[in-house]
Parts: sequence; C-alpha cells; structure tokens
Amino acid sequence: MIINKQPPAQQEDDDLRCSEKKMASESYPPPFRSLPDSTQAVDLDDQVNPVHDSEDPIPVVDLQSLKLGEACEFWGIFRLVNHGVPPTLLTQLREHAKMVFSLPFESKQSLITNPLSYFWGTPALIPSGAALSTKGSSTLPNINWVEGLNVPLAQLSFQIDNPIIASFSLVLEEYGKHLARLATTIFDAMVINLGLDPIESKSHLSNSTGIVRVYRYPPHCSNSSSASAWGMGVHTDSSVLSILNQDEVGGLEVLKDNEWFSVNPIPNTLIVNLGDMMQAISDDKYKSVKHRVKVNRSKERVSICYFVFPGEGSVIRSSNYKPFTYRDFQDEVQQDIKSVGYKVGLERFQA
Ligand SMILES: O=C(O)CCC(=O)C(=O)O
Ligand SMILES: [Fe+2]
Repeated sequence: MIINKQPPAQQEDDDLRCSEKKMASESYPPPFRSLPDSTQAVDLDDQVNPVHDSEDPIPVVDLQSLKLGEACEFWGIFRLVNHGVPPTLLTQLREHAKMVFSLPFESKQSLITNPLSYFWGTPALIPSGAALSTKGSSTLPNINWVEGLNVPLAQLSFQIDNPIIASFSLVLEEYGKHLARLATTIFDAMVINLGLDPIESKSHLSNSTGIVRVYRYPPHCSNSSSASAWGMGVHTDSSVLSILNQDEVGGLEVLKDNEWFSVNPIPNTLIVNLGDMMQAISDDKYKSVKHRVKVNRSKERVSICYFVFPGEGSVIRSSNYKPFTYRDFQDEVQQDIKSVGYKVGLERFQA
C-alpha cells in the first residue's frame, strides 16, 4: 500500500494540533517553531518513491536463536525480539528523553555540555561531538527536522549538576550495558556466519566506542517543498551496528531493492541496522542499509539509537576494499561533507 494524503477530517484535526504545538514549543529550536506554508513535497516524494507501509516486512530475529543470514544479506536490517532488555527500561529511557527535550531550548544549549552534546538541524557531528554548524541557519534549505543529544557512553561517569540530566544519564548507563551485550552477541554470531577468524575479528567491534544518540523529531505541519520535511535524509550509518529503540509514532523507512518500506513501531522490539563498517568487514556479503526518517504532521517522535564502532587502530581487511581504519573512514567522511556536501562513504575505499 502507498502512504496517501490524510482524509480531510484527519487533516483538520492535525492542523489544530499543529497550532497547539506551535504555541507550546519554546523547547524547540527557533526554526522549528514557525512553520513554512507552501504545499506538497512529502507527498510528491511518495509519488516518486512509493512507500510500503501495510504489512511489517522487516525480518524478525530472535536473540535466543540468532538466524541472521537472509536479514543481513538482503535487508541489512532486522527486528530483534527476545533481547532481554526490560520493557520498563525501554519506556523509562524514552520518558526521560522527553523530559530532557522539553527543557527550554536555551537551557538545553547551556546545560548539555561536554562530554554530552546537544545538536539540532543536522545529525552530522564533527569529531569533538559538536554538531556541524547550524547556528543562525533558520533559512538553510537542507535543515533536518530533528534535535538530539550525543552521549559517548564510556565518558558517562562524570559529575552532572542538573537533576533531570543526571537521572537521565543513570538510565542511559544501565541501557548502555544491555546494548553492549546485544551488540557483542549479534556481532559474534555474524563472525561465525561469515566464517571470519574470531580472534582477528575481535577488535572490529569495541564496546568502549559505544555512543547513544537521542533524537526528538518535532511535528512538521506543512508539506513544505523543501528538504526540511525530512527528519533525516537518506543515509547509511557509518557504524558496525546501530540498535534503535523507537516510540509509537513511526517514521523510519528503509530501502530494499529500490523500494521504501516503513519500519513500523512494535512495542518492546529493537531495530538492528548494519552499518558501513559491517558491510566492509563482511566483504559486501552483508549490507549497510539505506534509510531515512519522515516527520509526522502532528506528533513529535522520540528515538534512541546506539552505535558501536571498531576499536581504535583496528584495520579492516577485505578483498573489495583497501585496508582502512574507522578513523580513516571518518576523516574521509568529514572531508567529503566539507567539499562535496555529503558522505560518499565506502566507495572511497574500494580496492
Ligand atoms: O531515528 C531514527 O529512527 C533513525 C536515526 C538514524 O537513522 C540515525 O541516527 O542514523
Ligand atoms: Fe541512521
């Protein structure tokens, strides 16, 4: 089925909620408060790229009996069940995230400081963890409709004065331990599946590199014809693995065989994405999945994404790529963003 325009009654309802949101939005970055008023775009895009959203086509993988082959080879994404993360922790985390995001914009800017960082308008960070500059960018055509927190998990045990942020980081610490366990279990199973040397592969996943990105996608009421209707544009993750905990709103879409599929929110399941590093480690047997995030007309969405990378200095060797480290990859990505304006990615390392 193709996502269509909403029926008129629904649209009126949404428009009403839209104006309520506009009034209650001092926590949003300023450009997300006043909304462009032109027409179409998301819908136009859907006519060009229809989205399948009726069924849930995403392969399901049970952590207790990890059958990964098809999901990793053909999709590069799967839904993880029986993962052992307590449902209360998943919910608690999102509730805490909502509390942090509902602080006034200016407070978030001043309170969320090193080693945490606060960004908005772009998910692309510079190595220090700060967002690529979006300051004063309310007119930027390619602004992403998202704000977020970057949390390097290894640096979490530091003194935080603000009680909301302090209790959030305690929950994050607990969550980080679970996610490190999941990433290791899944990666070890992938190594076996791919027939890779387990000793050599060990350094290709380092839990000390784990970061969590917490996102809030404000509602986007208009169908502006700018790219601003996207929470996140089409991309692949640079990680080995990314593990997503999303709320009930939905909006994530993945590309398979040139078709877009919605990744429906299903309570207590996690979504595992394979990133560019995993594609290289597997010598292209596994796929780094292309995905994007659509914003909702009336509801804000919160998602929490864990990313894990190869250890510092760990060299990835394969037949399709020149040997490279994750740092080489990141340097290239930063350079490409500066020079061509986007991430070129693995192509740069092809043998
Ligand atoms: O929020 C989401 O659902 C996905 C976020 C994402 O793709 C990313 O952080 O790379
Ligand atoms: Fe992503």
